[in-house]
Amino acid sequence: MILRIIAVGRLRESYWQDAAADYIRRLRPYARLDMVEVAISSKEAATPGAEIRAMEAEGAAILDKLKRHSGPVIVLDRTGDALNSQQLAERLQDLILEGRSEVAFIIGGPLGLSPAVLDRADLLLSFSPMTFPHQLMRVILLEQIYRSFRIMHHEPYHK
Ligand SMILES: C[S@@+](CC[C@H](N)C(=O)[O-])C[C@H]1O[C@@H](n2cnc3c(N)ncnc32)[C@H](O)[C@@H]1O
Repeated sequence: MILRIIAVGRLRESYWQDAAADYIRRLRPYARLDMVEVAISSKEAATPGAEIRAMEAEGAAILDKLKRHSGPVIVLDRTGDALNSQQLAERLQDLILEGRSEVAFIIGGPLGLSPAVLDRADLLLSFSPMTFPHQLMRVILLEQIYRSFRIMHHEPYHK
């Protein structure tokens, strides 16, 4: 399966890079990971609507990356559906059994995601009602995907 993570912004600090690299390495036996980064849009200083225009530009760039994607799209959003780890593993397992070969996960940047991206979602996935910074969210997502594959393969992992 190809796991495509489309994220706004990059991992700037080395500790986030190290944490992400560790889960990407651990995922290697289970799936191919395609990490796609979209640049954070610079907003014109303090002009009315600047943040909305910047968020829409990021959204358009995300949708452009999805043109080459043929599977379901899971958008990370604080207000979405909450799944436990077992349920996420079951969703991914179901996609594999249905013969779906690609799944995309979308993570917004500091401005969040545009309505156009939220509308494109097959599933809005919440990790809690709290807001996490985008770099940490990427690491949490990688860990939960790794956990899902360990669950699917009935392999031991931390409880
Ligand atoms: C810093 S947050 C964006 C904050 C923005 N003000 C908003 O309310 O959407 C960056 C991205 O991380 C993801 N994210 C943050 N917290 C989340 C949560 N609890 N569940 C799911 N995704 C989350 C979302 O994709 C979000 O667009």
